[in-house]
Amino acid sequence: MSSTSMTTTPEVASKSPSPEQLANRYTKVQSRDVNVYYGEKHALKHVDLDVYQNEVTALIGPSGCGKSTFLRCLNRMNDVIDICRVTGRIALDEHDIYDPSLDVVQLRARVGMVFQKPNPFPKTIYDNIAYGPRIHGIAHGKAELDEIVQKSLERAGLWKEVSDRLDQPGTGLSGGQQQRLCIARAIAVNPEVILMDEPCSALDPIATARIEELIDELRENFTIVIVTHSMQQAARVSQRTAFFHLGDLVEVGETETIFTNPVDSRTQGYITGRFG
Ligand SMILES: Nc1ncnc2c1ncn2[C@@H]1O[C@H](COP(=O)(O)OP(=O)(O)OP(=O)(O)O)[C@@H](O)[C@H]1O
Repeated sequence: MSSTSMTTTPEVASKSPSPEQLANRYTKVQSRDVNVYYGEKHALKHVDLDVYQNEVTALIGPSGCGKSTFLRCLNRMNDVIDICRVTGRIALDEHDIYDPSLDVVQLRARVGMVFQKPNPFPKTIYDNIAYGPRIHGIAHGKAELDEIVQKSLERAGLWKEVSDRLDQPGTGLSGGQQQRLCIARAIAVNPEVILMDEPCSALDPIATARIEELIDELRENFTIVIVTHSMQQAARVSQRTAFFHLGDLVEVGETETIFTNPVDSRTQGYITGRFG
């Protein structure tokens, strides 16, 4: 069902943090007064958002509201867009990621990304996973690299399906398997944060369900920020939800609260399908 045809709010199925987890929340990523401009266009306005460790934060909102722009700020993917200018402060573990002395390659190893369309390298399954550890010098020797490849595929729930064909091209897998391969590739360099930009939009419902389960498993070890057009998906996988509209972060809070008792009328309008 498309968001525009929805008239009821989605059911929240994600596991809410326990009172103890709430009390011990650690801010992994913090944005303060973040503005993004594409040339003259003010695409994101004064965004203050805390992303908590080992939780899934969903970014939702109508098309063009700035969700992907914000996500890309978190590992400086916007740096590659010439007309893009970012102001304000984004900190990872309290360190400013826009500090000129920061090594962007290292940042992107710490803050990995999974894209909308599965994009395996035109290499074998093994080499898709081994590529990152090799360039970052993470593995010392073949045995260690083999172990990283196996562990990453296991954590992405793909090992059993591909263990007997690691030398086959990654592009020969199904769409859902390719996306899990991309998740395994992101995991292989030991990131702390994984950014996901509509990771299921090219997948069928069964492959989507598998990725959603995986996201829930991965949050034990990683901090996840996911952009999704599906409010049902946000409700299923996230602990916190941030609603964007026309470049403003309108509201952020516990997913359950955002979907059952939002404060702002724009959030209410969006989650009940009055606009999208
Ligand atoms: N590379 C770019 N150059 C110019 N404008 C851009 C660029 N990328 C995004 N924008 C503009 O910035 C605004 C926010 O775009 P963004 O892609 O972040 O929104 P979004 O909420 O992720 O949208 P969607 O859900 O459609 O993917 C839009 O008005 C968009 O046209």
